[in-house]
Amino acid sequence: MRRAALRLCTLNKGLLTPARGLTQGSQNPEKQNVFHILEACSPIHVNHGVCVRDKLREIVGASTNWRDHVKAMEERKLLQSFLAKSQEGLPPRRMKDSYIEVLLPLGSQPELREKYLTVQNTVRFGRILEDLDSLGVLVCYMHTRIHSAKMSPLSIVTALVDKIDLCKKNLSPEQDIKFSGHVSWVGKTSMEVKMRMFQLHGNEFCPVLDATFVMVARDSENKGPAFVNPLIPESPEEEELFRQGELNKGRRVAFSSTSLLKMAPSAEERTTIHEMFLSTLDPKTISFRSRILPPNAMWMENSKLKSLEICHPQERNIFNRIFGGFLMRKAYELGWATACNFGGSRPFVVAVDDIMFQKPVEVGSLLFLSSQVCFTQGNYIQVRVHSEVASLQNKEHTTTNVFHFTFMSEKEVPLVCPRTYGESMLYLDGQRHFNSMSVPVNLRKDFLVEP
Ligand SMILES: CCCCCCCCCC(=O)SCCNC(=O)CCNC(=O)[C@H](O)C(C)(C)COP(=O)(O)OP(=O)(O)OC[C@H]1O[C@@H](n2cnc3c(N)ncnc32)[C@H](O)[C@@H]1OP(=O)(O)O
Repeated sequence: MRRAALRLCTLNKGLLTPARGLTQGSQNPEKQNVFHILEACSPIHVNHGVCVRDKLREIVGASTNWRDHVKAMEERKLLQSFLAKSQEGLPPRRMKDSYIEVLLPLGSQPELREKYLTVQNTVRFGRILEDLDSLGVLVCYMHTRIHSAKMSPLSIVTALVDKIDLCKKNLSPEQDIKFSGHVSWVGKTSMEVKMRMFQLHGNEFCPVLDATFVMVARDSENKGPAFVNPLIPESPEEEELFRQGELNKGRRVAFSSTSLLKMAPSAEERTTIHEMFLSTLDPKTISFRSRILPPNAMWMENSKLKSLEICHPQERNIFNRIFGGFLMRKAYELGWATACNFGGSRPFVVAVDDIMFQKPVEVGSLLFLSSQVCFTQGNYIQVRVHSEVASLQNKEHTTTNVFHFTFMSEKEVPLVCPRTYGESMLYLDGQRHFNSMSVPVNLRKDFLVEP
């Protein structure tokens, strides 16, 4: 493991610091051993947030200037011959082969802090989403690397942010942050990546969040699928992680096959919607059409916020499409503003789940983001952000992503009331996402993670 970490680190031009143990303060005993084995690894240093991205550009031979991007992609075509014809033709890898740590030295580099800072002196969660996305891709390149080749023939893209759960810890912009990640499951062309984030608290790095992403390998030109190396679990803990990855795949299939876009709501859900509908009928009239808001409630349509982004070349990823992390940051920040506007106080993000990257976003697209509160309970606000693109030439809109964020407000929030059948489905979908949150956290003063 140390060998793998050092090889990676030598490419980082000596920006190394001594390792600090990751098991300290670890909250998940199942994962502890995996991280324990690997704790001696030295982290990559992030210098002004570019180091992981520089490494990725180097691995795929991406251009640093937009004017060279066509030439860089032409050169990548030559790598096509390095692609495996079958998965069996690729050497198996261990979880520790892909394990990496990255240090974000917010504490020791004040100039880096500006990029991560909110006005309330906390860390911008949108920036963390970007870092997780880049790290997840780098982890997959570690899993699939060909030792004899300088560049990878694979184009690895983010397909899904399965889950991000935040622990009860505040994020200070004045303390170093450390990320770690490794591949935890593979299919034929897809890889599940588990990542964790820690923040220095006194002398120890304490866990802040756990994330699970799914990345998909594509050919050199990002036009078709490509095989990835098999993964061999080496200990009972790793076998459990692998088994969990298999279960996660099954759970995703089940969740999607019962989607409200395909199937009617359950009997219990239908009752919920009918009771909500009855609670909005005006008792003074005998009509299904005169609707009034119940006390302490808001119509769902009035919770909406929208924004538009022009997708400039600056926001491109290493494959000359728009960077998934950028899309997440923009969606998250709009979602946060929606929750803030709705709840009337500063909300804190608790969970992110099921962000599916359905279609790549082309450079030059117009990106339309539309955000609304779709479910509330107590202090919790479930926000859904829908993104669609249109090219400048073609006015047709295509959905690229749907984002789900769970926020917690400092005070109890109003009920959100669907008025139409479509909104009722959004409400139920929001409720399903809310119920899938694994660790509901209690509001604490030190639980501060903001845009
Ligand atoms: C400045 C920044 C520099 C640093 C950048 C770092 C790189 C950052 C990476 C990115 O930014 S990527 C940009 C965001 N992501 C995208 O634009 C992806 C858009 N979506 C797609 O291109 C396609 O939907 C995708 C390639 C993900 C899937 O295409 P298909 O639906 O045709 O896939 P297919 O049916 O062939 O399935 C291929 C594999 O993906 C799996 N898969 C597809 N969608 C999935 C999903 N939603 N969840 C889980 N797995 C999924 C599927 O199960 C299968 O796995 P196995 O081969 O292992 O069986």
